[in-house]
Amino acid sequence: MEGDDIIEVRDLEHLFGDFAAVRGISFTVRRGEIFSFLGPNGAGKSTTINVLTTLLPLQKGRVHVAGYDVAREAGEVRKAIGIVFQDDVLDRDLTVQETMEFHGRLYSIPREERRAQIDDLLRVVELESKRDERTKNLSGGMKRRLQIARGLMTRPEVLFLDEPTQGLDPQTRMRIWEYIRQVNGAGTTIFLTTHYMEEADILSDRIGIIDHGRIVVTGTPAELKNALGEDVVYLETEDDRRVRDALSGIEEIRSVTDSTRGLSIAISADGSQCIPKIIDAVRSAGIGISSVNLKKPTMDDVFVHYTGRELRDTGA
Ligand SMILES: Nc1ncnc2c1ncn2[C@@H]1O[C@H](COP(=O)(O)OP(=O)(O)OP(=O)(O)O)[C@@H](O)[C@H]1O
Repeated sequence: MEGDDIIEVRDLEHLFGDFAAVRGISFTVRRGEIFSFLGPNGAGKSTTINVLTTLLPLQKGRVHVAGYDVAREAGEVRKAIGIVFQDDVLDRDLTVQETMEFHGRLYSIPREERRAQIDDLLRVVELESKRDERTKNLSGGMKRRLQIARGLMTRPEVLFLDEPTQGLDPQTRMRIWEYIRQVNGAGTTIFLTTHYMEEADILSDRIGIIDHGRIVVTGTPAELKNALGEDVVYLETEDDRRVRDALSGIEEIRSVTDSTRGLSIAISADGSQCIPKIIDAVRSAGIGISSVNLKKPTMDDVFVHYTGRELRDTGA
């Protein structure tokens, strides 16, 4: 493993019959970061995550998680990771406390440590008052919080979260984001998949996008958005016609078109750095400005750019 990469994937391929679900992907996740794995339905996310968590056997390529080889040291990998998957089920008839106890015993965590861990984690996910509630009586958001707490029982080095906020209301999603940040702040690396672009943008240190079994791009949210080079400045003035002439000397301007929000000026560089030039040019021509707005590309724009498709938001 190079440097401080906690996950290292090299030339990973995975076939189902003669169908290649994953076609030779390579990427790394650094220790301590939140990494989001995005892709349209059927892109190969689950297949990849299943190989990384040893739920599927490694067919071809090299995968290290927490310093262990998933093919030769699957047991060690399992001890180093926590998993919160979509189709995880909670035993409906167990209470919150019992759910945690059971999981702790499954992993042979000594009694004292188990108790302390449970107290600690239920505090983090704010489920202390629900300790004796049966899980069937919890709301969707509480169930998800309990699953996250359970996934953390073993103090994993890496926590895999598959669609952690799928189907939850906006407030609950934001709460879950806070827990994820808290857990990450305490030193756990997070590998997550999501269908919510805003979630990936807000939470991630880095993002990888997979499509048709291939990684199409990786980078920080800011890098990915800036690389599109599609900043747009909206400008409202007292004389839009004359503005076009006034702007003709600014190199970074790719096009000027009319829009409902005034002139729409497409910028080939960082729009925020171009705004002062635009304002200077328009003012020098003696034209009054009534408003200036900058629109940066969003993660949605990035996703559509690289996959040619809009991610189906199946959350509701
Ligand atoms: N057990 C299997 N047998 C045959 N084909 C499979 C199997 N599992 C997955 N596939 C196929 O492999 C491809 C990748 O599937 P995968 O579940 O990894 O995608 P995904 O990116 O997780 O999609 P989603 O967002 O819908 O969960 C799909 O075309 C899928 O139909």
